[in-house]
Amino acid sequence: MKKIIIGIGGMTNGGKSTLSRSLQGLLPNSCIISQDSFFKDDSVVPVDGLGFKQYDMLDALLMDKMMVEIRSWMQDPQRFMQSQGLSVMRSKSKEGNSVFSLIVEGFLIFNYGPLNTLFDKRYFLEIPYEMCKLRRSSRVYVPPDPVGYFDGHVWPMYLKNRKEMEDTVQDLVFLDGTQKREDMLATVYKDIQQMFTAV
Ligand SMILES: Nc1ncnc2c1ncn2[C@@H]1O[C@H](COP(=O)(O)OP(=O)(O)OP(=O)(O)O)[C@@H](O)[C@H]1O
Ligand SMILES: NC(=O)c1ccc[n+]([C@@H]2O[C@H](CO)[C@@H](O)[C@H]2O)c1
Repeated sequence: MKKIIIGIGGMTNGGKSTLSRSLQGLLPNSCIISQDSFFKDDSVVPVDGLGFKQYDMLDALLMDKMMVEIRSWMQDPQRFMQSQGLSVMRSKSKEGNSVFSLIVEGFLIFNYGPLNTLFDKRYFLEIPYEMCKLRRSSRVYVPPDPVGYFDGHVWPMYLKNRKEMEDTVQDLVFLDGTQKREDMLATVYKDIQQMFTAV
């Protein structure tokens, strides 16, 4: 059995969840683990000097818990998929191996060393500042963004986290998140299929 772990990182509202879901639809025996499911409870997320909750940093996430879930997939992808209610299909690579893929998506997946080392492929979705601010303004998080949150917390933290990532991570494939959904999916799918034929 071959196991492939694909990282779909990128800035907030870059289109990570959208791309991940479409990719899962195309890849047999694939499933998604989403970093957004591992935020700490609001009551323990600290506030900065401006009164903004510090959500856009690794400290706001239960990364140990996320790693437990990822290791559970690594140990037995088939059992993991069944536990998620996903049906397992018989799929074989050219050499006759069955292939299981895990898509890990999130805004800080490459900034966490123990997770970053696990990826076979690393994609990073980026969009311009104005588009990011616009897309974010129509999203409602729990808790919702307070007035001034994007410029006061989200964007400055993105710049900081991105620099840290670029200083430490190699082999990132940057994707232009302004592309049409279908075009981006086609590019990534083709790229991943090449990986499949290599296993
Ligand atoms: N290629 C695209 N072109 C236009 N709009 C897109 C594209 N991909 C995603 N969107 C839209 O952008 C918004 C954000 O997409 P999505 O939820 O996939 O981003 P995300 O990176 O997972 O966000 P976050 O992790 O910050 O919650 C959604 O409204 C989605 O429909
Ligand atoms: N609990 C959540 O999911 C949550 C709460 C508040 C803010 N966020 C935002 O999610 C984005 C990552 O997808 C970050 O930019 C957070 O600000 C998420």
